[in-house]
Formats: sequence, structure tokens, C-alpha cells
Amino acid sequence: MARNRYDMDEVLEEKFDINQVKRLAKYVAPHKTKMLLALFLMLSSAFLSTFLPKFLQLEMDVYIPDKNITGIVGIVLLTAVICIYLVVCIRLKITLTMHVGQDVIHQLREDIFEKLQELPFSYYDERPHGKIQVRVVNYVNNLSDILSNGILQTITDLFNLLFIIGFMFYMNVRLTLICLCGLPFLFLFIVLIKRGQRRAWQIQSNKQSNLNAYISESINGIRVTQAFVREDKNTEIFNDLSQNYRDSWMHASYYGFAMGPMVDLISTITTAFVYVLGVHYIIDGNVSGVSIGVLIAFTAYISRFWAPINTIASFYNSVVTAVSYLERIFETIDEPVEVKDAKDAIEMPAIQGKLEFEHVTFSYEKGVEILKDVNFSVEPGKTIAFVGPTGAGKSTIVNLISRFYNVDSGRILIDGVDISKVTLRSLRKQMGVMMQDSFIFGGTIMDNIRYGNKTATDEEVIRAAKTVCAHDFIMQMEDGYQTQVNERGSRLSVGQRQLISFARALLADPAILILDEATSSIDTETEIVLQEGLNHLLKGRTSFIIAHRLSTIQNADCIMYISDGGIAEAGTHEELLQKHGKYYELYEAQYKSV
Ligand SMILES: Nc1ncnc2c1ncn2[C@@H]1O[C@H](COP(=O)(O)OP(=O)(O)OP(=O)(O)O)[C@@H](O)[C@H]1O
Repeated sequence: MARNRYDMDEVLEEKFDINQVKRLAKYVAPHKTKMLLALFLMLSSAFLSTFLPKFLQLEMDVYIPDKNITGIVGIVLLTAVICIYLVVCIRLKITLTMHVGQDVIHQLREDIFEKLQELPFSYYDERPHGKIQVRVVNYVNNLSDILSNGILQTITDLFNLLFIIGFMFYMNVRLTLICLCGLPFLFLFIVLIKRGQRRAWQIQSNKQSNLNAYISESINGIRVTQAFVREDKNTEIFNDLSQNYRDSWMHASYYGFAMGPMVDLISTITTAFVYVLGVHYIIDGNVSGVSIGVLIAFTAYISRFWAPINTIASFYNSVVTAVSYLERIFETIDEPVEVKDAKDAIEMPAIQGKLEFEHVTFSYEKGVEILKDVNFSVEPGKTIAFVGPTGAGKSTIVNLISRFYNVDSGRILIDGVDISKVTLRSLRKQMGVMMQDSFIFGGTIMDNIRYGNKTATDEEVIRAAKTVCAHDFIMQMEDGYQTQVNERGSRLSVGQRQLISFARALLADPAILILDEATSSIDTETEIVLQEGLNHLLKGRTSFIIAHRLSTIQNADCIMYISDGGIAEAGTHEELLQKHGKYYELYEAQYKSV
């Protein structure tokens, strides 16, 4: 898939796919008891309420002319009981549907988040994070309305409509047929606007996604923005995106807005016809069975007839809107996980630490090979350093060891086992990875270090922190290890964040340790002390260290110089210096610059 940006719309599905709605129905299915109860309440109240105009007609045509006080009081009492029942039903129904709606939304959100947890790096490489967020939060929230109320209300309204049509036929067939004449016009209108309406809502969801992507990007990059005084330009971009969102929303809403007036227009015309013909029939002398009472009751039914049609039409609008969100939600849930356990994947046995790259070729994007036919072998317990120019592929190699990406061809073996044949969990559990981006999560420093080893005791956490020389600065903070830090660790220096991530990687007690620029922002003095602790700790573990500062890796068992998609040179520090090759040049350049 081509990479997406905040100003690029995502590809839209062509056809309205009813399966999206069916899938949503599956989420509702586990709540069928509550839904059925709510449906019963709604149907029973709908059924009972259809009697009210009939009672009115009886009063007008029979009990009042006959001065039948008992009849009048009876009808009033019955009406009151029905009204109380209706009120109770409505309250109960709202509570039930609200619960179901929110439970379904919760489940959808859980599923989408669970999926996001397993999607590989490549998924996140391809799109702005704001576009992912919008699916989990906004799109799912937008379903709330249809789920909480829409489905049941529509079913009820359909039944309501049937009851009302039944009563209308019972009261007068001719007037009912006149009334029904309006419906084909409404259907025709719906068919005519359907395509445009759907597209409009899809576009609106895209614009919302773009806006969200830009907000997220702007928040993450706010420091750079302010440093480069780009606030005005960013506000301009934001305004454009926001304006696009607004316009697309308005455009899509017009379709919905058009529906109401259309129903009103058709209902007004048909009601006018009913009045004209009704009065005509009354004047004609009740030949068609139309009395004044019948006409009054009938017009009451007409207003009840169009009300559910209006709700059904607006439900239809909501479904069209919801499908444009559902497409995106289910697209994420269905996203194929490229990096996943093979069907017959085995558990990775306890790692001894031998690692082999056999003819490994890898590209992030088709046709752009970053690693070409890479071969090397590492014995257990050895420390390997990768050095080389920026963008050469050092991080890529270590990312492949943890299988964050699949290789295009070739194999990576640990202790002779192809890592694509073992479960990701059993593989990664035995690795400690410290990436370039020392991400800090919101919470305490203790939680952050314990992130990869939930069962580690406080003492173990402190020991890891001491090993990486983080203990002193942590103890200087107001609450020591219990000090709260924000997401990304905004109150910590970059070096402090690195030390915390370092401690986190060590605490996992990994058989294979990967340190990608682990100490790049740490002062030289601390680094020397850290190095001592580290040397002790690296004993017995296979470790891969990426470093630009060559002083950090001089003691490595093997240094590999990565360039041009492969290993240009490999050997110990001394061997490579004697070679007078690229490593030598790099070392000389650094040495001279000191
Ligand atoms: N997620 C990605 N999608 C596409 N290309 C990528 C991605 N990550 C890295 N690359 C490209 O792959 C190449 C190797 O990147 P890599 O991060 O492995 O380099 P590196 O040697 O670790 O660089 P540095 O020393 O700057 O960290 C670079 O040209 C980079 O542009």
C-alpha cells in the first residue's frame, strides 16, 4: 500500500456493502435478551398507543352524543393507564438500549485495539497515527446513535407502521389508499439520492481522518513547530483541513436534511387530499363510511403514519453514515497481519544465543532493497557491534532479528531454528530490545522499567537501574521510583529517557540483547561507568550494539561495518584498524574530531 499522509484521502469502497451492517448485527447478537425485552416494550407500547385515536373516535361518535358518562370515564381511565404504561416503557427502553449500544461500542473498540496491538511495524509505517486513532475513537463513537436507539426504534416503527396501516384500513379503505399513494414517491427519492449520499459520507469520514492526522502530527511536533516559528503556517494548514471537513460534513448532511422536508411535503399533500376527499364523503352523506369522528381519528392516524416513516428515513440516513465508518473500522479489524505466527509455529526453545543470517534480503517498499543477500553468523555469548553511515541498514538488521518485519528472502536462524517458524511471543520474550526511540509511557518510573517484566520485584528494578547508572538521578526526583512521568517522558532529559529504557531492556533478562544507539545521549563520564556494569552484564548473552560513538563498541567481539545493503567489513577493532578500510576511516574521522 502506498504511504498515506494527512493531506491524502484514503481509498474509498465503491459499493454499499450490506455485510458491514450484518457484521455489526453480530456484535449486537450477544445482547439479544435485552434487545428482545426492549423490543417487546416498544412494540407493546406502539400497539397500545394505536388505540388512542380509536378511543377518540368512540368518544366523538358514540359516547358524547349518547351522553354515556360511564363510557366516557372508562375511556379516559383506559387512556390514562395506557399513557402511564407508555412512559414506563420509554424509560426502560432507553436504559436497555443505552446499555446495549455502549456495550457493543466497547466490544468494537476492544477488537480494533486488540488488532492494533498485533499489527506489525509496517502497518504503522504506512499511515499517520492520527488516522488510526480516529477509527478507534471517533468512528466507533459515531455508531453510538444507531446502536443505542436506531435499530430498535426502526423495528418498532416498522411494526408501528403496520399497526397504523391496519387501523387505517379498518377505519376507511379509500382514505388509506390515498394516504399510501405518497410512499412510492418517497422511495423514488431515496433511490435517486442513495449513491451521492453514500459517497458524501465516505468523503466526510476521510476529511475527518485527515484532520485528525494533522492534529496528532502537530501535537507530536509542537516543539519543532515553535522552534522554527511555523505556527502560522500550521494554523493555515489546519484551517484548510478543518474547512474541508466542515464542507464535506455540510454536503453530506444536506442529503439527510433533504429527507425530512421531502417526507413533510409528501405527507402534507396526501393529508390535504385526505381532508378534501374526507369532507367530500361526509357532505355526500356518509356513503363511504366517513363520519366526522372517523375523519378526525383518521387524520390522527395519518400524523402517526408519517412520524415512523420519518424515523425510518432518518435511520436509513444513519445507516448510510454508519457504513462509511464501519468500512474503516472493519478494514482495520480485518487487516491481514503480515508478521504473525505460522500455522504450525512452535515455541522457541530457551535461547543459547547462536544467530545466523542466511542470504537475507529485505525491503520496506517493493523494489527498494535495503539489505541484499546478507550472510553472517554469531556464536552464543558474543557481542556484535554494527557501525556504518546513517541509513545504511543497521537498525533494519536488528529489527529483523526480533522479526518486526518479515524478510523478503533468506532465513534468520537462532540456535539453528528459523525464527519465522516459532511463535513471535516465545521469540520476543527472550529478547531485550532497546530501540533508538526510548519511548516512555505515562506512569511511574518504576512501571516504565518494569514494562517488559511484570513480575520483577522492586529490588530487581532498582538493580537494573543501578547497572545503567540511572539510580542516582531517579533518587533525586521528588518521589524517586514512584515519580510520575508523562507519555514520551517529557519531563526527562533525552539521556535520562535512554537510561530508563536501557534498564527496561536489561530487566527483561534477555538471552539476546539489542541496543540501538542506547547511549548516544549519555555523557561520557556516565557512559564509562555504565560500560563497566554493562560488560559484566553482557557476559553470557549474545548482544547486538549499534553505535555511532565508536568508543562504546571497541571491546565488541566483532564489529560489522554496514554499507551498500550488506556487511562491508567485519572483525575486531584492532583487525579492522589494521585493514585500513572504511572502519579505519570512520575511526580516524572521529578520533581527529575529538
Ligand atoms: N519504516 C521504513 N519504511 C521505509 N524505509 C525505511 C523504514 N525504516 C528505514 N527505512 C530506510 O531503510 C534504510 C535503512 O534504515 P536504518 O534505520 O536501518 O538505517 P541505520 O543504519 O540504522 O541508520 P541510522 O544510523 O541513521 O540509525 C534507510 O535508507 C531508511 O530510509
